Amino acid sequence: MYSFCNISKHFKNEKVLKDISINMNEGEIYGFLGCNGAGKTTTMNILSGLASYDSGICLWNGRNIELERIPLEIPLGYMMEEPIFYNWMTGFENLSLYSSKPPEKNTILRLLDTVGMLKSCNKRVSSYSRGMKQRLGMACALVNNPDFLILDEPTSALDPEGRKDILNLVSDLRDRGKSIILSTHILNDAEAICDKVGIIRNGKTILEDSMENLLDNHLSQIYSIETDISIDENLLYSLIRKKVIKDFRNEGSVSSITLKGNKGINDVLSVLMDNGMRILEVKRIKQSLENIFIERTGDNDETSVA
Ligand SMILES: Nc1ncnc2c1ncn2[C@@H]1O[C@H](COP(=O)(O)OP(=O)(O)OP(=O)(O)O)[C@@H](O)[C@H]1O
Repeated sequence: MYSFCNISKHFKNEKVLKDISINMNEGEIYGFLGCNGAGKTTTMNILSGLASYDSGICLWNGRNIELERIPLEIPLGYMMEEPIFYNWMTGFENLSLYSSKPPEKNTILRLLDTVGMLKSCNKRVSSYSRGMKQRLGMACALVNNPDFLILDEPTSALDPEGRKDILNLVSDLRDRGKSIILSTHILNDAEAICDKVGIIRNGKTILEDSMENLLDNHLSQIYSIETDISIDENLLYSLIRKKVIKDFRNEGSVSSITLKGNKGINDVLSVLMDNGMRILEVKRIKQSLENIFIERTGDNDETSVA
């Protein structure tokens, strides 16, 4: 288990990280999510040794490591959202510079091929698009074969095909035992590949759980209920007033009911039956990470850590 706990940091008079905690298992992809300005890049800069911090603890396989020593003690690769290169040099030359050992030509070429940059690797970086620089940035993060990868929005500048390639690559890396923290605003991508998710808001971790638990337990559940006669809307409004349900949508004999939390469906069904309706079918609608994110980071959010 790798833990980074109680990370805090201020810029001038503003405390931008108040209490960030990340607990991840070896060999998993951890989705580090938050709105613009929540503190993701600042946290990633601290973990990769690029930024100072006020307080924080790192426990790495039972060892206590000072945060500023993480890059010295743990082989890590960091991909910044907008990687910086020597523009007058080629992609091949830039990547070779990142290698901590004397670079082997074939290894560098293979890596450039893996990130889809083989064809352009002898062109100067000044001619690269943002997406090409992002691909090269991914190669730089991987060039020293690190165990731990920190990827800050690795697909933000990529076209759909490029995004798919990089997500497949990240999944492969996890399957080869790498531990990966990844930030992204593309929540469908996070839902597709992350094993665990941490959501931060205003510099604090507000939710952390496995993807499976998140999708099952952390949201107002929605049920589709089919009845023999359509449900009287007044009855549903009375359930909203009694705080049994949060919302509903009626479409003939099928109603979509949003509960207040993840419990209470039996109460709803009892009320319907007590009012003379026959229940024909009850289906739970699968929720998405995007819905959880919006519900948890919205203005009315109760900011409690799970
Ligand atoms: N060098 C800096 N000086 C002062 N404030 C900064 C600096 N860098 C970041 N901040 C502030 O710290 C807060 C967190 O910024 P950060 O870039 O970490 O957020 P983020 O979650 O990565 O946002 P985004 O999703 O937009 O990339 C913001 O309020 C930002 O304005």
